[in-house]
Amino acid sequence: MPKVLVSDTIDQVGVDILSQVAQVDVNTGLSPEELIAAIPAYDALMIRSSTKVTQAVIEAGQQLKIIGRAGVGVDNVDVAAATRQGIIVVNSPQGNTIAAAEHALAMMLSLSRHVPAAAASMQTGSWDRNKYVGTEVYKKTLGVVGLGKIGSHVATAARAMGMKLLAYDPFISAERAEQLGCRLVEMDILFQEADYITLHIPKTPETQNLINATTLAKMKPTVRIINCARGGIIDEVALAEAIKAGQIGGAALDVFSSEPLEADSPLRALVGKGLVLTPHLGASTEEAQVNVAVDVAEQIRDVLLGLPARSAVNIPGLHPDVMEQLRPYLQLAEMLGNLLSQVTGGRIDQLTVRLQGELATRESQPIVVAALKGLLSQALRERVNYVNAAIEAKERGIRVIETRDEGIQDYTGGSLHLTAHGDHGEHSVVGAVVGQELRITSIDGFPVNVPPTHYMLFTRHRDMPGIIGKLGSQLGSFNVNIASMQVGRRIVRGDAVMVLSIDDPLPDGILSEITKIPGIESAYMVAL
Ligand SMILES: NC(=O)c1ccc[n+]([C@@H]2O[C@H](COP(=O)([O-])OP(=O)(O)OC[C@H]3O[C@@H](n4cnc5c(N)ncnc54)[C@H](O)[C@@H]3O)[C@@H](O)[C@H]2O)c1
Ligand SMILES: O=C(O)[C@H](O)COP(=O)(O)O
Repeated sequence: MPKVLVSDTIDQVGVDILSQVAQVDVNTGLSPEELIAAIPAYDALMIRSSTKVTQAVIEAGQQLKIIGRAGVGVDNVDVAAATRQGIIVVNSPQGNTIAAAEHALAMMLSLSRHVPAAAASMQTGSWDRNKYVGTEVYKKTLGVVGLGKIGSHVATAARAMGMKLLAYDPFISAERAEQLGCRLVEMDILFQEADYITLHIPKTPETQNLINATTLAKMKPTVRIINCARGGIIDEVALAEAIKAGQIGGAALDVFSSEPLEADSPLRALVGKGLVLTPHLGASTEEAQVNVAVDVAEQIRDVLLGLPARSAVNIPGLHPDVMEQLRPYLQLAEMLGNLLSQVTGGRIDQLTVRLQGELATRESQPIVVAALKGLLSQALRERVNYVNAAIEAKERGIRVIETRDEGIQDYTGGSLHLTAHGDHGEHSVVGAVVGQELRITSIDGFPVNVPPTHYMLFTRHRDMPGIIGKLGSQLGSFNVNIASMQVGRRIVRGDAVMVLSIDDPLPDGILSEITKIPGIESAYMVAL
């Protein structure tokens, strides 16, 4: 039974789903060293934002097939290292959208009406109605930085409260912004005109310290900034200075550049003095935690059962129905890639993938990846998979060319033509799916029609009388049993290929004996 480690607190419903197919160990609060020591035993890891899945953790996780992030942000996972190692990383892109958006709105209103400080003052017996006079958000301008899922929901709710909306997001259209009632503007305009600024962007090299001393200086002296996105998007030192100096109206932070926030962080001293802080609670609603736990546990379960994941961040997502239709063609592409690498032999520097007939109308990327997986499987064995095949090919300098030809109508459903160029020249294979069965339909331009089998013997020879008999006797003398045999030729008594399915691997020394048969130029075994 596979084993899953759950190293952050998730809803029990997620554990129950995982338990259908795996042994589940919930072990939260592990130190980095403890995680590295534990991870080799596990096939899957399920986390939230607390566990840091570093390169060292990934390298130690030699059995890992999938890392599931029960939430949105995967910045605590070294996704590049996971991809290199062929580990799928999945998340829950929408499970906590509403929770995070509502938290941002709660933070904005808390800031405006001093709710946290006023509530805390009640605990100390005071009744100070003058100290906590607030401001209304009605008719104020809200600048939304990042108009994705959370930003859009915040914009919709803020509009309903009568706010005017500006948005900055270089990746969305003005039409989409307009639909949400937002005026799409340049970032500097947003900084200059907004009364409230709310951040809903990922942390990337471009967004790191986006709010800093320079950008703070462009803002209104009354501006209030809300960050429920990611720590590190705001330069915390510059923010604290600006609040202390009265340069801005205040800020509300749910996320920090280092989490948990240090007990002696200078930010804590400003709580109640223009700063509202919460301990990364954006996704912490009962509803969101059920959503993300179900979403991610189901994906881990599916991957452990050999099924595709719906929200993988490091492989192209495909709708399950599309995946089901493509499945035989993925198997075909992988088989042909594997066959081609053995037909070609040696180093390959270029693979051309041609989708023919009806196949040319299908989604091509998974087919190309499957062909690469097959092509590299001789060299990398089980180390290559759908996640890392494209990267491994690139790192080996294999150029991939993809072409389509709808005009070739050779098989119902279409056919796949792979050509490799390498140290030993150019070779090609073609295949199709006939009924539900895979067929090899051409080798180096010679037409054949054979189902792939585990062990196959291929020859290049002159088409002439007696050659098949001699080869059969030779194999018989080495006790090799032939299951089927087929000759492919373009012209009578010209060059030809022979394809034999054999029951066992060829014994040592037999290939050199076969090539001594007059008319046989070359012979090689293929294991599929
Ligand atoms: N506090 C929490 O608990 C919590 C909960 C959920 C999500 N989050 C965080 O909220 C953020 C947004 O999540 P989402 O689900 O809305 O993501 P999303 O992908 O739907 O939206 C992000 C938006 O940011 C835009 N963007 C990217 N780079 C940008 C840039 N340099 N400038 C401006 N816009 C840019 C994108 O175009 C996109 O529209 C993420 O960082 C996520 O990790 C935090
Ligand atoms: O990116 C996210 O989904 C949020 O930051 C939530 O993080 P959490 O799962 O640790 O609450």
